[in-house]
Amino acid sequence: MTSDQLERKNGERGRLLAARRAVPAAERALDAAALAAGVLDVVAAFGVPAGGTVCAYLAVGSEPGSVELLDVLRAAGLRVLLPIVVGAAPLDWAEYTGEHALRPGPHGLREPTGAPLGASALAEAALVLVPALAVDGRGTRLGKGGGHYDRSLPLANAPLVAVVRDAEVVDELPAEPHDVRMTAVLTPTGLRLV
Ligand SMILES: Nc1nc2c(c(=O)[nH]1)N(C=O)[C@@H](CNc1ccc(C(=O)N[C@@H](CCC(=O)O)C(=O)O)cc1)CN2
Ligand SMILES: Nc1ncnc2c1ncn2[C@@H]1O[C@H](COP(=O)(O)OP(=O)(O)OP(=O)(O)O)[C@@H](O)[C@H]1O
Repeated sequence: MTSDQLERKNGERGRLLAARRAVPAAERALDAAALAAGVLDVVAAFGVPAGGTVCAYLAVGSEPGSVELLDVLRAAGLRVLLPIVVGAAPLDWAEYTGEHALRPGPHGLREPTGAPLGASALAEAALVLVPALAVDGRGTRLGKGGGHYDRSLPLANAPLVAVVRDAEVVDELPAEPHDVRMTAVLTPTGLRLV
């Protein structure tokens, strides 16, 4: 990618992060509740089987999402896996068994304390919920810039659903050859295919 494109991507990231940080706490809480309420629609829409595996993420900082969303999935009998950062290698995964079984990870993240299952555990998922700063109408995703999901998602065999605020579904994002396209987007107002 040219330095112009990189500058554009980083500019977009900065704007999106600043907008997220400006969202008042009350609105953030409403968004989190709406996402937790909507996540089982996503499970149903993509036919995740009973007891199936969902790879999800634990929201950090101003990200949309919550522990409650993970607990809704678990209460529905699904197996929930969370990512573990392993440097520049594809993400590792471990089961989420409740908020009590989390420990601090890099970047302010909390990671599951259970046994690491290996990067290939992503291939067992019937649904993947992907953190993003924004998604465009073609399914191009803009992440935090570590390339963690771009390196990991080629191992998945499931619908990839980015979770963002409504204002973060945008017209067009810069796309690169390594970018893996999303199947759909979950926002506080519901699920849409892209
Ligand atoms: N929830 C979540 N988990 C994820 C990702 C993500 O984007 N979101 N990642 C996607 O690839 C990987 C980790 N990458 C990350 C990169 C940067 C930051 C980050 O900017 N953290 C803030 C602290 C947030 C806070 O405490 O307010 C920071 O370091 O300033 C987080 C995760 C794997 N797990
Ligand atoms: N499949 C890959 N293999 C090796 N390097 C990669 C791969 N995908 C992305 N990268 C590298 O990772 C860096 C960040 O990529 P990108 O800007 O697409 O991250 P992102 O999708 O925003 O981040 P994340 O996935 O962590 O949320 C880039 O330097 C890119 O070259």
